[in-house]
Amino acid sequence: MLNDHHPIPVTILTGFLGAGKTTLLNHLIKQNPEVKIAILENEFGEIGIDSELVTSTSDDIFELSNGCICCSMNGEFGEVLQRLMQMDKKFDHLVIETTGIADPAAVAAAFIGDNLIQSNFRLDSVICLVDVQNVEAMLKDREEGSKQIAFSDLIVINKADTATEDQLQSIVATIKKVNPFADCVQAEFGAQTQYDLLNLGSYKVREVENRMRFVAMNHENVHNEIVSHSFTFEQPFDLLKFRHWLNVLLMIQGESFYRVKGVLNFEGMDERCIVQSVRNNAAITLGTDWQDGMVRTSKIVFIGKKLRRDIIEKGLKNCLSTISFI
Ligand SMILES: Nc1nc2c(ncn2[C@@H]2O[C@H](COP(=O)(O)OP(=O)(O)OP(=O)(O)O)[C@@H](O)[C@H]2O)c(=O)[nH]1
Repeated sequence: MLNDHHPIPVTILTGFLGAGKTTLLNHLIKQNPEVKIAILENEFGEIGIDSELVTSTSDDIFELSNGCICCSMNGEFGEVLQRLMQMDKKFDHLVIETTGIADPAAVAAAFIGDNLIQSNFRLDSVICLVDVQNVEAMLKDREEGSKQIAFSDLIVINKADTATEDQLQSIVATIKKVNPFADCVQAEFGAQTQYDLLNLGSYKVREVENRMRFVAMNHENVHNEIVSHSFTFEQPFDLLKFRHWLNVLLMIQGESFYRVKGVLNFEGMDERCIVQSVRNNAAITLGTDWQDGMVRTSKIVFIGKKLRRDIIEKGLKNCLSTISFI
């Protein structure tokens, strides 16, 4: 077995064709010689070549050659993870490089929804690389590319050497419209010094709580068809009503909701509750305690395609607690 006690952290590396994913991966390997990294490469097409481009001294590279990871979620991908779990060889981190046209949410969903996988692996973050030269055009024309940005936790703006400072700033502003949660960092050939890419902890409760502090609230951002809506409420929510509403919403319209994140105050609970969704799955986990005397403001953000603010707002209001104390 892999590791008896601690689930192996997983980083999903996504980004459109040619953005520099393999280049960044090579940089990561060089930068972290002490970390034994297993790499799952996904090739679109019959002949895998990316694994030959990754300069690793070990043979910890596994390749999925049968099309796109997100199209084979229940097949080959699950089997490869099973094989990894059963291997004697120990490794410290799993990096999954998806094809340029994969939907990272589908890959992430395997780590959120499957109990067996969760006992062996912990999703650390989804990192998206963009190429400064074509990110704006890609956001206009390519839904897959827009989805990758909308879903990711960190956007690495690669090939910064080929852009001016003004161009870089305008790209950051555009990306923030598509995904207000994500941090952005500039990189050259995958190199940057601001973040420890293997330890972003983006799915940890504390990290979500922290990030929500910096997201502009009660806002609507629109970029082409991708919309993000954020809301705050002072009145507590009813846990049962909210869970039911969100589950039904995601079941019916999960394809349009790329990501939901929130820190909510539920009636009768001392802790903040962290809400995260990946595709049709929504998870509600306990966060830190609300401090005595502080205003318990709930914050929640929805990112997706053509999402209607009025409908979401109405749904949320219906989930507010009706208990009132005299
Ligand atoms: N100028 C410049 N070129 C870069 C940079 N990063 C990567 N490249 C080049 O961009 C090309 C594509 O890089 P890859 O790392 O293969 O990109 P990828 O995302 O893995 O590509 P696919 O596997 O086709 O999706 C290569 O020729 C790299 O040398 C950079 O920061 N600046």
